[in-house]
Amino acid sequence: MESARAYAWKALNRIVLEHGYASLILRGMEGYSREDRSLISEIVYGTLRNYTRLSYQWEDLASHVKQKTAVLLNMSVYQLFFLDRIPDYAVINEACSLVSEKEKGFVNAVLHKVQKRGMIAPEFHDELERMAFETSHPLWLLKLWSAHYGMENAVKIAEADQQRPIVYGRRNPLKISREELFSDRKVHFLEADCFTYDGILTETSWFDEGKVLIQDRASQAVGRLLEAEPGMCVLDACAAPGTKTQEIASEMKNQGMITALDLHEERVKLIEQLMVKTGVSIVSCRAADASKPIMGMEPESMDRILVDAPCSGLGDLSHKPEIRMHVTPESLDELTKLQASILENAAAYLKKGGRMVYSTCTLNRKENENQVNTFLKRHPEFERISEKTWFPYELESDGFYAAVLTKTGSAMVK
Ligand SMILES: C[S@@+](CC[C@H](N)C(=O)[O-])C[C@H]1O[C@@H](n2cnc3c(N)ncnc32)[C@H](O)[C@@H]1O
Repeated sequence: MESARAYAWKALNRIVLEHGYASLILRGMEGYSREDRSLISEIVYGTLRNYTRLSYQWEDLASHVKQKTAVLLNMSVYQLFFLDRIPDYAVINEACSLVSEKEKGFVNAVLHKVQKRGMIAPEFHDELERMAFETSHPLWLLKLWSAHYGMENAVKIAEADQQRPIVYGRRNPLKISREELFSDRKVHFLEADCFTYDGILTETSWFDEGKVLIQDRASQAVGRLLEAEPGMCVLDACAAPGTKTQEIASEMKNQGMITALDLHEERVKLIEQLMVKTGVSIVSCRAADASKPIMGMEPESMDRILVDAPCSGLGDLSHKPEIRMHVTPESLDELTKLQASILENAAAYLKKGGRMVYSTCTLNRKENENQVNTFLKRHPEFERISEKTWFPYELESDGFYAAVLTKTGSAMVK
């Protein structure tokens, strides 16, 4: 088996150069010891969270560097400056051992120079520029957040993105009682069924048996906004992998009916598996495009609708630091049309007096407030009950947006 650092380098190459997803690629490290897995994760996520700042440390010392070698230099600089547990000589030796004979001298010389001169930074003209550099966010993104949410919030969001995310658990009330779970001293109750755990939750029998789920704290709060009750008919329009579907089914005490859709067949399987594992029997899942009429569903037949829309994911940059490397101002707008069509289509199935939640895990007004405002202009029969943005620093969780809407009248024929 290759060394942990060799594995980390390969993983980073796939993420940085082939636009892979870190969480998916790191699933392949199962054969490694717990210590090695932790080192690989630390190196991969730490390097991604600091990528542009790391490149700045050596770019003036070298030109025409091969792409994979650049990735290796960045991951080595991360270990030199951010990880105390590995001696500098070991980091440099290991980096040299990973490259071809021809490149060894070059990598060795660059890393020694970087180590000797210590961390460097360019001159900054303002606070946002400094923050963009120190947190390796694109400057345009910090400017966008500053324009949307104010300068102070923009800075706090970027700082929060640099933190290692906290793992939140959610009790599955269908399988374990509050008393049984929360009496365990390793479990720290937060609110509703949300908790943190001293240890690795995915290695517990509770997790294996579907008694607890991993779900971000703000995501849990979004699920609760639907206020689903036993016996109701619910549409979950963009449901995979089904974490919120499960939360809704739990609120409904597994009584009633949930239709869970997702565009991708293989992702619908994830919903099915989660429902079986967690003891939910009221969900009917299928692969369908939620922006198009839903076969077999009567208009105005749903008590509750959740549109947890596909989005640019800017609230999730701590879990998915690679997004900030690949996102562009143009790509931000790619999903707004689809979000609008899903909302438009789903709305037709809500009963009068019913409740619909539109949510995203992004921090971008175009996909959030503006999307809902435009919808409400087109649909005077809907009213906004509430609207909230969770910034990542507030609950130490992902950033989310949710608007709660209700249908007060019948749709007008245009
Ligand atoms: C934010 S995720 C949903 C997360 C899910 N609600 C949960 O909490 O587990 C958005 C989902 O929308 C799906 N999706 C994308 N386009 C869609 C479409 N046109 N119709 C239905 N689902 C779609 C994606 O495959 C993705 O699984």
